[in-house]
Amino acid sequence: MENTFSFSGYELPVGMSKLIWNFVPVSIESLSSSHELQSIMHISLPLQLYGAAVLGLLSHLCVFIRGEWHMQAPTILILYSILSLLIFLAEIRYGASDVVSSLSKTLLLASSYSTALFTSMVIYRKYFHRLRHFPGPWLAGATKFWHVYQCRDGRNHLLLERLRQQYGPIIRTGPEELTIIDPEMPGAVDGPGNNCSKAIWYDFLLPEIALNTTRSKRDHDTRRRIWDRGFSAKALAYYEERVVEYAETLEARIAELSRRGEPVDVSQWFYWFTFDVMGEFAFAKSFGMLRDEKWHIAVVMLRKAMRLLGPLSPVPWLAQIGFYIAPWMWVVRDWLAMLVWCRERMGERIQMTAAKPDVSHWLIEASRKRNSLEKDREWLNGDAVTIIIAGSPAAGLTLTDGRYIPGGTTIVAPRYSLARLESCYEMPTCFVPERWYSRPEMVRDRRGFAPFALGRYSCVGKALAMSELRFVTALLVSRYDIGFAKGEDGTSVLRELRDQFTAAPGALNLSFQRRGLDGQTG
Ligand code: HEM
Repeated sequence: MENTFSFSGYELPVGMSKLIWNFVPVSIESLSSSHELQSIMHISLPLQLYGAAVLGLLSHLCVFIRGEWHMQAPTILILYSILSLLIFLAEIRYGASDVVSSLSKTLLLASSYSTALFTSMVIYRKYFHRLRHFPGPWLAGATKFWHVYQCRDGRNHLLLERLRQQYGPIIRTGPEELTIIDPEMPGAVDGPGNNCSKAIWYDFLLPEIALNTTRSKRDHDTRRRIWDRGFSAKALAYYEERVVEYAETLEARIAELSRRGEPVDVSQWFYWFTFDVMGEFAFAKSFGMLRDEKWHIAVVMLRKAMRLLGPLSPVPWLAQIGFYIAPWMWVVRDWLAMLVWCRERMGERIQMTAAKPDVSHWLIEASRKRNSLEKDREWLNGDAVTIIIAGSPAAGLTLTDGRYIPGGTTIVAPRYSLARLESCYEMPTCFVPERWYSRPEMVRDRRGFAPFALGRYSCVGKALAMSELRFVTALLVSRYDIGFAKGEDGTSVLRELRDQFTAAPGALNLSFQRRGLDGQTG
Protein backbone atom coordinates (compact mmCIF):
# COMPACT_ATOMS: atom_id res chain seq x y z
CA MET A 1 0.00 0.00 0.00
CA GLU A 2 1.32 3.42 -0.86
CA ASN A 3 2.02 5.60 2.15
CA THR A 4 0.46 8.99 1.51
CA PHE A 5 -1.02 11.29 4.08
CA SER A 6 -3.91 13.49 3.16
CA PHE A 7 -5.77 15.91 5.38
CA SER A 8 -8.73 17.84 4.02
CA GLY A 9 -7.41 17.19 0.54
CA TYR A 10 -3.88 18.35 1.39
CA GLU A 11 -1.28 15.80 0.33
CA LEU A 12 1.92 16.12 2.29
CA PRO A 13 5.23 15.79 0.44
CA VAL A 14 6.17 12.09 0.06
CA GLY A 15 9.11 12.27 2.52
CA MET A 16 7.00 14.01 5.11
CA SER A 17 4.05 11.65 4.72
CA LYS A 18 6.37 8.63 5.16
CA LEU A 19 7.79 10.21 8.30
CA ILE A 20 4.34 10.74 9.77
CA TRP A 21 3.09 7.34 8.62
CA ASN A 22 5.94 5.66 10.48
CA PHE A 23 6.15 8.11 13.34
CA VAL A 24 2.53 7.99 14.58
CA PRO A 25 2.17 4.22 15.12
CA VAL A 26 5.74 3.91 16.44
CA SER A 27 5.14 6.75 18.86
CA ILE A 28 1.82 5.35 20.06
CA GLU A 29 3.41 1.90 20.37
CA SER A 30 6.28 3.34 22.36
CA LEU A 31 3.81 5.09 24.66
CA SER A 32 2.80 1.80 26.16
CA SER A 33 6.32 0.56 26.85
CA SER A 34 8.52 3.55 27.52
CA HIS A 35 9.62 3.99 31.12
CA GLU A 36 11.35 7.24 30.19
CA LEU A 37 8.06 8.63 29.00
CA GLN A 38 6.32 7.62 32.22
CA SER A 39 8.96 9.46 34.23
CA ILE A 40 8.62 12.56 32.02
CA MET A 41 4.85 12.56 32.57
CA HIS A 42 5.43 12.66 36.30
CA ILE A 43 7.72 15.71 36.26
CA SER A 44 5.96 18.57 38.06
CA LEU A 45 3.65 20.70 35.87
CA PRO A 46 5.58 24.01 36.32
CA LEU A 47 8.75 22.27 35.18
CA GLN A 48 6.99 20.80 32.12
CA LEU A 49 5.60 24.24 31.25
CA TYR A 50 9.04 25.73 31.63
CA GLY A 51 10.45 23.03 29.29
CA ALA A 52 7.75 23.78 26.69
CA ALA A 53 8.59 27.51 26.89
CA VAL A 54 12.31 26.81 26.40
CA LEU A 55 11.41 24.69 23.34
CA GLY A 56 9.28 27.57 21.99
CA LEU A 57 12.17 29.99 22.43
CA LEU A 58 14.64 27.60 20.79
CA SER A 59 12.28 26.94 17.85
CA HIS A 60 12.35 30.65 17.11
CA LEU A 61 16.04 31.31 17.70
CA CYS A 62 17.36 28.13 16.05
CA VAL A 63 14.79 27.46 13.32
CA PHE A 64 12.16 30.04 12.35
CA ILE A 65 14.40 33.11 12.59
CA ARG A 66 16.12 32.10 9.36
CA GLY A 67 14.81 31.47 5.85
CA GLU A 68 11.29 31.36 4.48
CA TRP A 69 8.58 29.21 6.05
CA HIS A 70 5.36 30.24 4.30
CA MET A 71 5.30 27.24 1.95
CA GLN A 72 5.84 24.83 4.85
CA ALA A 73 3.05 26.39 6.95
CA PRO A 74 0.48 23.61 6.27
CA THR A 75 3.04 20.88 7.09
CA ILE A 76 4.10 22.67 10.28
CA LEU A 77 0.50 23.03 11.38
CA ILE A 78 -0.21 19.35 10.78
CA LEU A 79 2.96 18.26 12.63
CA TYR A 80 2.08 20.46 15.62
CA SER A 81 -1.44 19.03 15.68
CA ILE A 82 -0.09 15.47 15.64
CA LEU A 83 2.40 16.30 18.39
CA SER A 84 -0.37 17.76 20.55
CA LEU A 85 -2.46 14.65 19.98
CA LEU A 86 0.43 12.44 21.08
CA ILE A 87 0.95 14.50 24.22
CA PHE A 88 -2.77 14.22 24.95
CA LEU A 89 -2.72 10.42 24.48
CA ALA A 90 0.36 10.08 26.67
CA GLU A 91 -1.34 12.19 29.33
CA ILE A 92 -4.39 9.93 29.34
CA ARG A 93 -2.21 6.84 29.52
CA TYR A 94 0.36 7.92 32.09
CA GLY A 95 -0.50 11.32 33.50
CA ALA A 96 -3.80 12.88 34.57
CA SER A 97 -6.56 10.36 34.97
CA ASP A 98 -9.45 11.83 32.99
CA VAL A 99 -9.91 13.27 29.51
CA VAL A 100 -10.71 16.82 30.64
CA SER A 101 -7.58 17.23 32.76
CA SER A 102 -5.45 15.61 30.01
CA LEU A 103 -6.89 18.04 27.51
CA SER A 104 -6.33 21.07 29.71
CA LYS A 105 -2.76 20.00 30.44
CA THR A 106 -2.09 19.55 26.71
CA LEU A 107 -3.53 22.99 26.04
CA LEU A 108 -1.40 24.49 28.80
CA LEU A 109 1.76 22.94 27.34
CA ALA A 110 0.85 24.09 23.82
CA SER A 111 0.11 27.62 25.10
CA SER A 112 3.38 27.77 26.99
CA TYR A 113 5.28 26.70 23.86
CA SER A 114 3.48 29.15 21.57
CA THR A 115 3.58 32.07 24.02
CA ALA A 116 7.36 31.73 24.28
CA LEU A 117 7.70 31.32 20.50
CA PHE A 118 5.60 34.39 19.65
CA THR A 119 6.99 36.55 22.48
CA SER A 120 10.50 35.82 21.27
CA MET A 121 9.47 36.75 17.70
CA VAL A 122 7.92 40.04 18.79
CA ILE A 123 10.88 41.02 21.02
CA TYR A 124 13.31 40.22 18.23
CA ARG A 125 11.30 42.11 15.58
CA LYS A 126 10.78 45.18 17.76
CA TYR A 127 14.17 45.52 19.48
CA PHE A 128 16.82 43.64 17.49
CA HIS A 129 15.63 43.54 13.86
CA ARG A 130 17.56 45.52 11.24
CA LEU A 131 14.38 47.49 10.37
CA ARG A 132 13.64 48.48 14.00
CA HIS A 133 14.66 52.13 13.45
CA PHE A 134 12.21 52.79 10.59
CA PRO A 135 9.01 54.61 11.61
CA GLY A 136 5.60 52.98 11.46
CA PRO A 137 2.74 51.74 13.65
CA TRP A 138 4.08 49.75 16.65
CA LEU A 139 2.03 46.65 15.88
CA ALA A 140 2.97 46.66 12.18
CA GLY A 141 6.60 45.98 13.12
CA ALA A 142 5.52 43.13 15.44
CA THR A 143 3.14 41.16 13.22
CA LYS A 144 1.73 41.19 9.71
CA PHE A 145 -1.72 40.49 11.17
CA TRP A 146 -1.93 44.19 11.89
CA HIS A 147 -1.85 44.85 8.15
CA VAL A 148 -4.35 42.08 7.36
CA TYR A 149 -6.77 43.56 9.85
CA GLN A 150 -6.28 47.11 8.58
CA CYS A 151 -6.88 46.25 4.92
CA ARG A 152 -9.69 43.73 5.51
CA ASP A 153 -11.99 45.96 3.41
CA GLY A 154 -9.62 45.85 0.40
CA ARG A 155 -8.59 49.49 0.80
CA ASN A 156 -4.89 49.02 1.33
CA HIS A 157 -4.18 51.98 -1.00
CA LEU A 158 -5.97 54.37 1.38
CA LEU A 159 -4.27 52.88 4.43
CA LEU A 160 -0.81 53.40 2.89
CA GLU A 161 -1.74 56.96 1.94
CA ARG A 162 -2.76 57.69 5.57
CA LEU A 163 0.48 56.15 6.84
CA ARG A 164 2.50 58.30 4.45
CA GLN A 165 0.88 61.43 5.85
CA GLN A 166 1.56 60.27 9.41
CA TYR A 167 5.07 58.78 9.13
CA GLY A 168 6.60 60.21 5.97
CA PRO A 169 7.79 58.45 2.81
CA ILE A 170 9.42 55.37 4.40
CA ILE A 171 7.18 53.31 6.67
CA ARG A 172 7.72 49.94 8.33
CA THR A 173 4.48 48.19 7.33
CA GLY A 174 5.55 44.71 8.43
CA PRO A 175 8.27 42.99 10.45
CA GLU A 176 10.34 42.62 7.26
CA GLU A 177 8.61 45.10 5.01
CA LEU A 178 9.08 48.76 4.13
CA THR A 179 6.60 50.77 2.12
CA ILE A 180 8.56 53.46 0.28
CA ILE A 181 6.62 56.23 -1.41
CA ASP A 182 9.32 57.94 -3.40
CA PRO A 183 9.45 58.50 -7.19
CA GLU A 184 12.88 56.89 -7.20
CA MET A 185 11.48 53.49 -6.17
CA PRO A 186 10.09 51.99 -9.41
CA GLY A 187 13.50 52.50 -11.05
CA ALA A 188 15.49 51.49 -7.95
CA VAL A 189 13.56 48.25 -7.47
CA ASP A 190 12.74 47.21 -11.05
CA GLY A 191 15.04 49.29 -13.22
CA PRO A 192 18.20 48.17 -15.02
CA GLY A 193 21.17 47.22 -12.85
CA ASN A 194 19.15 46.48 -9.70
CA ASN A 195 19.62 43.19 -7.90
CA CYS A 196 16.11 42.83 -6.44
CA SER A 197 14.10 39.64 -6.62
CA LYS A 198 10.40 38.99 -6.18
CA ALA A 199 8.93 38.88 -2.68
CA ILE A 200 7.42 35.73 -1.10
CA TRP A 201 3.94 37.02 -1.87
CA TYR A 202 4.44 35.89 -5.49
CA ASP A 203 4.36 32.23 -4.41
CA PHE A 204 0.57 32.46 -4.10
CA LEU A 205 -0.02 30.62 -7.39
CA LEU A 206 2.08 27.55 -6.51
CA PRO A 207 2.13 24.71 -7.53
CA GLU A 208 1.11 26.52 -10.72
CA ILE A 209 3.81 28.90 -11.86
CA ALA A 210 3.68 31.86 -14.21
CA LEU A 211 5.95 34.40 -15.84
CA ASN A 212 4.99 37.14 -13.39
CA THR A 213 5.02 34.95 -10.29
CA THR A 214 8.24 32.94 -10.65
CA ARG A 215 10.84 34.15 -8.17
CA SER A 216 13.74 32.54 -10.02
CA LYS A 217 15.44 35.08 -12.27
CA ARG A 218 16.77 32.31 -14.53
CA ASP A 219 13.33 30.72 -15.02
CA HIS A 220 11.81 34.15 -15.53
CA ASP A 221 14.30 35.14 -18.24
CA THR A 222 13.89 31.84 -20.12
CA ARG A 223 10.09 32.08 -19.98
CA ARG A 224 10.14 35.77 -20.88
CA ARG A 225 11.93 35.00 -24.16
CA ILE A 226 9.04 32.70 -25.13
CA TRP A 227 6.44 35.31 -24.15
CA ASP A 228 8.28 37.99 -26.12
CA ARG A 229 7.66 35.97 -29.31
CA GLY A 230 3.96 36.22 -28.56
CA PHE A 231 4.21 40.01 -28.64
CA SER A 232 6.27 40.55 -31.80
CA ALA A 233 5.00 43.12 -34.35
CA LYS A 234 3.58 40.26 -36.45
CA ALA A 235 1.74 38.72 -33.50
CA LEU A 236 0.39 42.11 -32.39
CA ALA A 237 -1.07 42.69 -35.87
CA TYR A 238 -3.13 39.46 -35.49
CA TYR A 239 -4.36 40.52 -32.06
CA GLU A 240 -5.26 44.04 -33.11
CA GLU A 241 -7.71 42.74 -35.72
CA ARG A 242 -9.59 40.99 -32.96
CA VAL A 243 -9.35 43.91 -30.55
CA VAL A 244 -11.10 45.99 -33.24
CA GLU A 245 -13.92 43.39 -33.52
CA TYR A 246 -14.50 43.40 -29.74
CA ALA A 247 -14.29 47.19 -29.52
CA GLU A 248 -16.97 47.46 -32.19
CA THR A 249 -19.22 45.05 -30.27
CA LEU A 250 -18.67 47.18 -27.17
CA GLU A 251 -19.57 50.31 -29.09
CA ALA A 252 -22.72 48.66 -30.52
CA ARG A 253 -23.89 47.79 -26.97
CA ILE A 254 -23.21 51.34 -25.78
CA ALA A 255 -25.13 52.68 -28.82
CA GLU A 256 -28.17 50.56 -27.84
CA LEU A 257 -28.09 51.80 -24.24
CA SER A 258 -27.63 55.38 -25.43
CA ARG A 259 -30.64 55.06 -27.81
CA ARG A 260 -32.73 53.87 -24.88
CA GLY A 261 -31.42 56.79 -22.82
CA GLU A 262 -29.94 54.41 -20.22
CA PRO A 263 -26.76 55.13 -18.23
CA VAL A 264 -23.69 53.04 -19.05
CA ASP A 265 -21.66 51.70 -16.12
CA VAL A 266 -18.36 51.89 -17.97
CA SER A 267 -16.46 50.08 -15.18
CA GLN A 268 -18.57 47.00 -15.88
CA TRP A 269 -18.58 47.28 -19.68
CA PHE A 270 -14.83 47.86 -19.90
CA TYR A 271 -14.34 44.90 -17.59
CA TRP A 272 -16.44 42.71 -19.90
CA PHE A 273 -14.55 44.00 -22.95
CA THR A 274 -11.06 43.34 -21.57
CA PHE A 275 -12.00 39.92 -20.19
CA ASP A 276 -13.63 38.83 -23.44
CA VAL A 277 -10.48 39.86 -25.29
CA MET A 278 -8.22 38.10 -22.78
CA GLY A 279 -10.35 34.92 -22.85
CA GLU A 280 -9.85 34.88 -26.61
CA PHE A 281 -6.07 35.36 -26.27
CA ALA A 282 -5.64 32.81 -23.48
CA PHE A 283 -8.03 30.04 -24.58
CA ALA A 284 -9.05 31.02 -28.13
CA LYS A 285 -12.53 31.37 -26.61
CA SER A 286 -14.14 34.58 -25.45
CA PHE A 287 -16.08 34.74 -22.18
CA GLY A 288 -18.98 36.07 -24.27
CA MET A 289 -19.93 38.76 -21.73
CA LEU A 290 -20.36 41.55 -24.29
CA ARG A 291 -22.58 39.25 -26.33
CA ASP A 292 -24.65 37.86 -23.44
CA GLU A 293 -24.61 41.11 -21.45
CA LYS A 294 -23.95 39.23 -18.24
CA TRP A 295 -21.05 38.09 -16.07
CA HIS A 296 -19.45 34.73 -16.95
CA ILE A 297 -19.31 32.33 -14.01
CA ALA A 298 -15.49 31.98 -14.26
CA VAL A 299 -15.03 35.75 -14.09
CA VAL A 300 -17.38 35.93 -11.11
CA MET A 301 -15.21 33.28 -9.38
CA LEU A 302 -12.08 35.15 -10.32
CA ARG A 303 -13.41 38.42 -8.92
CA LYS A 304 -14.39 36.77 -5.67
CA ALA A 305 -11.03 35.02 -5.51
CA MET A 306 -9.14 38.23 -6.11
CA ARG A 307 -10.66 39.49 -2.89
CA LEU A 308 -8.43 36.93 -1.18
CA LEU A 309 -5.34 38.49 -2.65
CA GLY A 310 -5.98 41.90 -1.13
CA PRO A 311 -6.36 41.11 2.56
CA LEU A 312 -4.30 37.88 2.63
CA SER A 313 -1.37 39.07 0.56
CA PRO A 314 0.50 40.31 3.66
CA VAL A 315 0.43 36.79 5.20
CA PRO A 316 1.22 34.29 2.43
CA TRP A 317 1.69 31.50 5.00
CA LEU A 318 -1.95 31.85 6.06
CA ALA A 319 -3.04 31.69 2.42
CA GLN A 320 -1.06 28.42 2.05
CA ILE A 321 -2.82 26.98 5.12
CA GLY A 322 -6.14 28.03 3.57
CA PHE A 323 -5.27 26.43 0.21
CA TYR A 324 -4.16 23.07 1.62
CA ILE A 325 -5.99 22.61 4.91
CA ALA A 326 -9.28 24.40 4.30
CA PRO A 327 -9.87 24.29 0.51
CA TRP A 328 -13.64 24.32 1.15
CA MET A 329 -13.49 27.65 2.91
CA TRP A 330 -15.19 30.77 1.54
CA VAL A 331 -12.91 32.68 -0.88
CA VAL A 332 -10.28 29.91 -0.88
CA ARG A 333 -12.86 27.73 -2.61
CA ASP A 334 -13.41 30.41 -5.28
CA TRP A 335 -9.70 30.83 -5.85
CA LEU A 336 -9.13 27.07 -6.25
CA ALA A 337 -12.22 26.71 -8.47
CA MET A 338 -10.87 29.50 -10.69
CA LEU A 339 -7.50 27.72 -10.97
CA VAL A 340 -9.24 24.45 -11.90
CA TRP A 341 -11.32 26.29 -14.50
CA CYS A 342 -8.19 27.82 -16.07
CA ARG A 343 -6.44 24.44 -15.99
CA GLU A 344 -9.35 22.79 -17.83
CA ARG A 345 -9.61 25.55 -20.44
CA MET A 346 -5.86 25.34 -21.03
CA GLY A 347 -6.27 21.56 -21.48
CA GLU A 348 -8.91 22.21 -24.16
CA ARG A 349 -6.81 24.94 -25.75
CA ILE A 350 -3.86 22.55 -26.11
CA GLN A 351 -6.08 20.10 -27.98
CA MET A 352 -7.45 22.66 -30.45
CA THR A 353 -5.94 24.43 -33.44
CA ALA A 354 -6.83 28.12 -33.29
CA ALA A 355 -7.75 29.76 -36.61
CA LYS A 356 -5.40 32.67 -35.84
CA PRO A 357 -2.54 32.65 -33.34
CA ASP A 358 -3.43 33.84 -29.84
CA VAL A 359 -1.01 34.51 -26.95
CA SER A 360 -1.22 30.87 -25.78
CA HIS A 361 -0.26 29.67 -29.28
CA TRP A 362 3.35 30.80 -28.79
CA LEU A 363 3.59 29.30 -25.31
CA ILE A 364 2.11 25.94 -26.37
CA GLU A 365 4.20 25.76 -29.54
CA ALA A 366 7.41 26.42 -27.57
CA SER A 367 6.58 23.47 -25.27
CA ARG A 368 5.57 21.29 -28.21
CA LYS A 369 8.88 21.96 -29.98
CA ARG A 370 10.79 20.96 -26.86
CA ASN A 371 8.53 17.91 -26.43
CA SER A 372 7.73 19.07 -22.94
CA LEU A 373 4.01 19.83 -23.15
CA GLU A 374 3.14 17.68 -20.12
CA LYS A 375 6.14 18.84 -18.11
CA ASP A 376 5.29 22.48 -18.80
CA ARG A 377 1.61 22.18 -17.81
CA GLU A 378 2.13 24.03 -14.52
CA TRP A 379 3.67 26.93 -16.46
CA LEU A 380 0.94 26.90 -19.09
CA ASN A 381 -1.81 26.82 -16.44
CA GLY A 382 -0.17 29.60 -14.44
CA ASP A 383 0.46 31.74 -17.50
CA ALA A 384 -3.22 31.32 -18.44
CA VAL A 385 -4.17 32.86 -15.09
CA THR A 386 -1.72 35.69 -15.75
CA ILE A 387 -3.21 36.38 -19.18
CA ILE A 388 -6.71 36.71 -17.81
CA ILE A 389 -5.82 38.75 -14.76
CA ALA A 390 -3.26 40.34 -16.49
CA GLY A 391 10.55 43.18 -4.86
CA SER A 392 12.84 42.26 -2.11
CA PRO A 393 16.86 42.54 -2.48
CA ALA A 394 19.10 39.92 -1.00
CA ALA A 395 21.62 42.73 -0.86
CA GLY A 396 20.85 46.16 0.55
CA LEU A 397 19.77 49.15 -1.52
CA THR A 398 21.14 52.68 -1.26
CA LEU A 399 18.87 55.46 -2.52
CA THR A 400 20.37 58.48 -4.27
CA ASP A 401 20.11 60.66 -1.15
CA GLY A 402 22.19 58.09 0.75
CA ARG A 403 19.34 56.39 2.66
CA TYR A 404 20.18 52.69 3.07
CA ILE A 405 17.54 49.95 2.87
CA PRO A 406 18.88 46.76 4.51
CA GLY A 407 19.00 43.51 2.50
CA GLY A 408 16.25 40.89 2.79
CA THR A 409 13.59 43.57 3.07
CA THR A 410 10.32 43.40 1.16
CA ILE A 411 9.87 46.75 -0.55
CA VAL A 412 6.43 48.01 -1.49
CA ALA A 413 6.16 51.03 -3.81
CA PRO A 414 2.40 51.72 -4.06
CA ARG A 415 1.41 53.29 -7.38
CA TYR A 416 -1.72 54.91 -5.89
CA SER A 417 0.36 57.01 -3.50
CA LEU A 418 3.16 57.66 -6.00
CA ALA A 419 0.57 59.16 -8.34
CA ARG A 420 -0.53 61.63 -5.64
CA LEU A 421 2.81 63.16 -4.67
CA GLU A 422 2.98 66.98 -4.70
CA SER A 423 6.65 66.64 -5.57
CA CYS A 424 5.70 64.83 -8.82
CA TYR A 425 2.50 66.51 -9.98
CA GLU A 426 0.83 69.89 -9.86
CA MET A 427 -2.72 69.42 -8.45
CA PRO A 428 -1.96 65.71 -7.91
CA THR A 429 -5.45 64.66 -6.80
CA CYS A 430 -7.26 66.29 -9.74
CA PHE A 431 -8.16 64.55 -13.00
CA VAL A 432 -6.30 66.71 -15.52
CA PRO A 433 -5.44 64.51 -18.54
CA GLU A 434 -3.89 67.56 -20.26
CA ARG A 435 -0.86 67.10 -18.00
CA TRP A 436 0.17 64.25 -20.28
CA TYR A 437 0.09 66.23 -23.54
CA SER A 438 -0.58 70.01 -23.69
CA ARG A 439 0.47 70.94 -20.12
CA PRO A 440 3.69 69.00 -19.45
CA GLU A 441 4.72 71.59 -16.82
CA MET A 442 2.11 69.94 -14.55
CA VAL A 443 4.37 66.88 -14.31
CA ARG A 444 7.28 67.78 -12.04
CA ASP A 445 8.93 64.37 -11.73
CA ARG A 446 7.87 61.51 -13.98
CA ARG A 447 10.10 58.83 -12.40
CA GLY A 448 7.23 57.59 -10.24
CA PHE A 449 4.95 57.04 -13.22
CA ALA A 450 5.42 53.36 -14.11
CA PRO A 451 1.97 51.79 -14.62
CA PHE A 452 3.49 48.91 -16.61
CA ALA A 453 6.49 48.53 -14.24
CA LEU A 454 10.10 48.74 -15.46
CA GLY A 455 13.03 46.53 -16.32
CA ARG A 456 13.08 42.74 -16.61
CA TYR A 457 9.63 42.34 -14.94
CA SER A 458 7.89 45.06 -16.95
CA CYS A 459 4.55 44.28 -18.57
CA VAL A 460 5.06 42.13 -21.66
CA GLY A 461 1.52 43.01 -22.83
CA LYS A 462 2.04 46.78 -22.74
CA ALA A 463 1.77 47.28 -26.52
CA LEU A 464 -1.44 45.23 -26.65
CA ALA A 465 -2.91 47.00 -23.61
CA MET A 466 -2.08 50.40 -25.13
CA SER A 467 -3.65 49.49 -28.46
CA GLU A 468 -6.85 48.36 -26.66
CA LEU A 469 -6.91 51.60 -24.66
CA ARG A 470 -6.21 53.81 -27.67
CA PHE A 471 -8.68 52.10 -29.95
CA VAL A 472 -11.61 52.05 -27.50
CA THR A 473 -10.98 55.64 -26.38
CA ALA A 474 -10.71 56.93 -29.96
CA LEU A 475 -13.81 55.01 -31.04
CA LEU A 476 -15.99 56.32 -28.21
CA VAL A 477 -14.65 59.87 -28.07
CA SER A 478 -14.99 60.34 -31.85
CA ARG A 479 -18.64 59.17 -31.90
CA TYR A 480 -20.14 60.38 -28.64
CA ASP A 481 -20.47 63.31 -26.30
CA ILE A 482 -19.79 61.76 -22.95
CA GLY A 483 -20.86 63.09 -19.56
CA PHE A 484 -21.96 61.95 -16.13
CA ALA A 485 -25.31 60.14 -16.09
CA LYS A 486 -28.10 61.49 -13.91
CA GLY A 487 -27.23 61.06 -10.22
CA GLU A 488 -23.54 60.34 -10.95
CA ASP A 489 -20.85 62.66 -9.57
CA GLY A 490 -17.81 60.59 -10.49
CA THR A 491 -16.75 59.86 -6.93
CA SER A 492 -17.77 56.20 -6.52
CA VAL A 493 -15.24 54.96 -9.08
CA LEU A 494 -12.45 55.83 -6.63
CA ARG A 495 -14.45 55.62 -3.40
CA GLU A 496 -15.36 51.98 -4.11
CA LEU A 497 -11.93 51.07 -5.54
CA ARG A 498 -10.51 47.84 -4.10
CA ASP A 499 -6.80 47.04 -4.07
CA GLN A 500 -6.53 43.32 -4.85
CA PHE A 501 -3.38 42.79 -6.91
CA THR A 502 -5.10 44.52 -9.82
CA ALA A 503 -7.25 47.52 -8.91
CA ALA A 504 -11.02 46.92 -9.02
CA PRO A 505 -12.72 50.30 -9.56
CA GLY A 506 -16.23 51.19 -8.37
CA ALA A 507 -19.13 51.92 -10.71
CA LEU A 508 -18.98 54.91 -13.08
CA ASN A 509 -22.30 55.69 -14.76
CA LEU A 510 -21.88 57.79 -17.89
CA SER A 511 -24.28 59.04 -20.52
CA PHE A 512 -23.33 58.68 -24.18
CA GLN A 513 -24.93 61.02 -26.76
CA ARG A 514 -24.29 59.88 -30.35
CA ARG A 515 -22.97 62.66 -32.58
CA GLY A 516 -24.21 63.01 -36.16
CA LEU A 517 -21.82 62.65 -39.10
CA ASP A 518 -21.37 66.44 -38.99
CA GLY A 519 -20.04 66.12 -35.44
CA GLN A 520 -23.25 67.54 -33.90
CA THR A 521 -24.99 65.60 -31.11
CA GLY A 522 -27.99 63.80 -32.59
C1 HEM B 1 -3.67 48.60 -18.82
C2 HEM B 1 -3.37 47.30 -18.78
C3 HEM B 1 -2.19 46.71 -18.08
C4 HEM B 1 -1.43 47.21 -17.04
C5 HEM B 1 -1.59 48.54 -16.30
C6 HEM B 1 -0.42 46.22 -16.74
C7 HEM B 1 0.55 46.36 -15.76
C8 HEM B 1 1.49 45.41 -15.45
C9 HEM B 1 2.44 45.52 -14.36
C10 HEM B 1 2.53 46.67 -13.37
C11 HEM B 1 3.20 44.40 -14.37
C12 HEM B 1 4.31 44.02 -13.37
C13 HEM B 1 3.63 43.16 -12.32
C14 HEM B 1 4.53 42.63 -11.25
O1 HEM B 1 5.76 42.68 -11.36
O2 HEM B 1 3.97 42.11 -10.27
C15 HEM B 1 2.74 43.58 -15.47
C16 HEM B 1 3.29 42.37 -15.80
C17 HEM B 1 2.79 41.56 -16.80
N1 HEM B 1 1.73 41.84 -17.65
FE1 HEM B 1 0.64 43.52 -17.68
N2 HEM B 1 -0.55 45.16 -17.60
C18 HEM B 1 -1.62 45.42 -18.44
C19 HEM B 1 -2.09 44.62 -19.46
C20 HEM B 1 -1.55 43.42 -19.83
C21 HEM B 1 -1.99 42.63 -20.95
C22 HEM B 1 -3.09 43.02 -21.95
C23 HEM B 1 -1.25 41.50 -20.95
C24 HEM B 1 -1.35 40.41 -22.01
C25 HEM B 1 -1.51 39.20 -21.84
C26 HEM B 1 -0.32 41.57 -19.83
C27 HEM B 1 0.60 40.61 -19.47
C28 HEM B 1 1.55 40.75 -18.48
C29 HEM B 1 2.53 39.74 -18.14
C30 HEM B 1 2.67 38.38 -18.81
C31 HEM B 1 3.32 40.25 -17.10
C32 HEM B 1 4.52 39.58 -16.44
C33 HEM B 1 5.79 40.11 -17.11
C34 HEM B 1 7.06 39.56 -16.50
O3 HEM B 1 7.10 39.22 -15.32
O4 HEM B 1 8.06 39.44 -17.26
N3 HEM B 1 -0.53 42.76 -19.19
N4 HEM B 1 1.71 44.21 -16.10
